[in-house]
Amino acid sequence: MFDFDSYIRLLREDPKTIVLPEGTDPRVIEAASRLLAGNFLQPILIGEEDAVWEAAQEAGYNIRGAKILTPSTYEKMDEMVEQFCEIRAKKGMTQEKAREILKDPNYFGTMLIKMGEYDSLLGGVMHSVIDTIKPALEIIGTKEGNNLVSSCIGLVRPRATGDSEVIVLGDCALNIKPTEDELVEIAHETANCARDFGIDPKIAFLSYSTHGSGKGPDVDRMCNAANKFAEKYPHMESIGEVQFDAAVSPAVAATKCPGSEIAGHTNTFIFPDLSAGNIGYKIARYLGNFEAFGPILLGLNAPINTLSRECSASEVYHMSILTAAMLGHRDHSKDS
Ligand SMILES: CC(C)(COP(=O)(O)OP(=O)(O)OC[C@H]1O[C@@H](n2cnc3c(N)ncnc32)[C@H](O)[C@@H]1OP(=O)(O)O)[C@@H](O)C(=O)NCCC(=O)NCCS
Ligand SMILES: CC(=O)OP(=O)(O)O
Repeated sequence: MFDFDSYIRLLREDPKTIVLPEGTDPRVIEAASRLLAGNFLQPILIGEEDAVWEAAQEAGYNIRGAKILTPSTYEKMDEMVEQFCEIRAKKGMTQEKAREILKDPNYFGTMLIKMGEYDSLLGGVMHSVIDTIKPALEIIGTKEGNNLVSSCIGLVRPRATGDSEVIVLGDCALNIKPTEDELVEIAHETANCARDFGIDPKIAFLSYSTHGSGKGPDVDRMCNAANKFAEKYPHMESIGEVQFDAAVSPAVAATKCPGSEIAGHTNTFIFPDLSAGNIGYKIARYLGNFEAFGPILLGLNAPINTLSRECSASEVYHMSILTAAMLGHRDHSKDS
């Protein structure tokens, strides 16, 4: 089950750094203050130095010990501009344009990761997901063996028994209408992330149809994706296309897909498109009393994540740790 303390233990054994590009946001400051007090993950705050200290004072949090970086005074800016121009040469990047773009804390922060100055990055607190994701796509790109970057959300809530209920949902933030093959990749990556959350993934390819009960191109797309996935990963437990009720309720599953061992018991949900995924996770978060971790970027070649602008300081704190520990220390040999 989801064991947050294990991530903190990992970071104590092998300390990491995390870049927080929105250094003046009070939630980022609160999270940074907690990280500094814990002494296991060094936050790097981006912003004008005076503005960050002022924001910390206003928010009432002690961030002594935090490193603050400002694009306009960064000592390695010439080197950064050079590297950024090389990376974006195919798009005709000039030094002048690069200097302008790198004033943006998300581009600046992402380049710090690319240059190997720091280990991980978490954004999306003040900026939209697109603002955080675009620099990552343009500068970092897809990791070897993957065809696309996608995302998932981990949702966690306490159970009466004292442990946590964990479900993982993909893609809720990035790919607007994934193809069948993209859905297969999203499901595979989301399932690997579910393992990182400590659950044994049981994957449902969601639809408004269960095994042909409904018709339409979106039903066909989910059905074909589910079949392709099952063929490619026969050792992984999956079902689809399936409606959400049959995916999570054993009683409904008994009627809608009798004979399936995992229907009614799935915990890793693959949505047909971004509208469904984004709306779905927010319904769970706001009406289902879940804490949200993510969007966690999947298939990206560096530990960079984003949040929703309505995240809490606690989510910034927890996601900082997850980003640095879970992705930064991930044992990819467990991926299957
Ligand atoms: C993410 C998103 C902005 C990318 O849009 P896009 O129009 O493809 O962007 P661009 O064409 O400018 O692509 C930028 C780069 O990212 C790459 N890219 C885009 N999507 C990618 C993906 N899913 N995986 C890997 N690379 C991707 C492109 O190939 C391009 O690379 P290049 O510039 O080196 O050639 C777009 O998919 C989007 O708007 N998604 C919805 C995000 C959203 O609104 N979320 C809701 C709230 S969470
Ligand atoms: C993930 C997401 O929906 O982000 P935001 O709420 O910032 O749009």
